[in-house]
Amino acid sequence: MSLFEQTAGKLMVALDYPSAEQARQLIERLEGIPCYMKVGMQLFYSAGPDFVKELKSRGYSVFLDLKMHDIPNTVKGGAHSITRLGVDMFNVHAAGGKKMMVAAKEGVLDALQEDSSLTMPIVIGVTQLTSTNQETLNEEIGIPGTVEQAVLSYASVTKEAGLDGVVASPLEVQAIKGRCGQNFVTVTPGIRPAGSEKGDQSRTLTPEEAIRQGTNYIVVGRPITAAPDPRSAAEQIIEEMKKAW
Ligand SMILES: O=c1ccn([C@@H]2O[C@H](COP(=O)(O)O)[C@@H](O)[C@H]2O)c(=O)[nH]1
Repeated sequence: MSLFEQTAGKLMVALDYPSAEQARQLIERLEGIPCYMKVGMQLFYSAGPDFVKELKSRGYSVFLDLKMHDIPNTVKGGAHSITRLGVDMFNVHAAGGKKMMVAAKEGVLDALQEDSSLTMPIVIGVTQLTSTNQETLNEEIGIPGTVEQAVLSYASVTKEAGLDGVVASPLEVQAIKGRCGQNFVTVTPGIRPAGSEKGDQSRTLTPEEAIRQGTNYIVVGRPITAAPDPRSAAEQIIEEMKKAW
């Protein structure tokens, strides 16, 4: 089975909480729902590696979303430590460039060589954050061109560096797959079920629309975590995803 087939159309729940205890409460409510757990900065900086290990021991697939962006040697060390946690996926900022991303992969390979019980994580590059739009890119940051062009440049350098895929909005999935191939993994936040609050997200699609674009993973945070009944919100999202399969 190809990487695309193994990963197509999966749900990742963003555990954006200030403490392990609050994250555990959501996890209990989602018991049995097929999803990855995404640990981002807020939870990792408070609950640390132990919480990641706890998720793994409970049998969850884990995406550690720390978006590393530093000099190659530092990122290599970070990737080495992250791989030792046994996560299934982690990311770096594609804006750090090819050498930095190659170094991340080296850190992974070193860890695997030291401990053969570890499995190879999927390593992806963050392109243009889904909270940003055309105005942010051109007027605030001063980068010319369209958001899609920027995303495709980041995706291309990520692929050249030998990583497995990218984080982007679901709006760019088809262009990314067209440029980098079907097997190049897309992880897409910026998911908003019809009628839900966009909040700080700019480039959004519904779960069904995102799956129709051919994305591998959708990332959903507040539409589940801030819902009055998170379990029912997650179930509805999965039902919506199924319509597109
Ligand atoms: O471009 C990006 C990269 C990462 N994220 C992360 O995804 C979730 C989205 O949460 P929502 O509550 O559904 O908006 C969050 O953890 C972000 O850090 C992203 O949104 N965009």
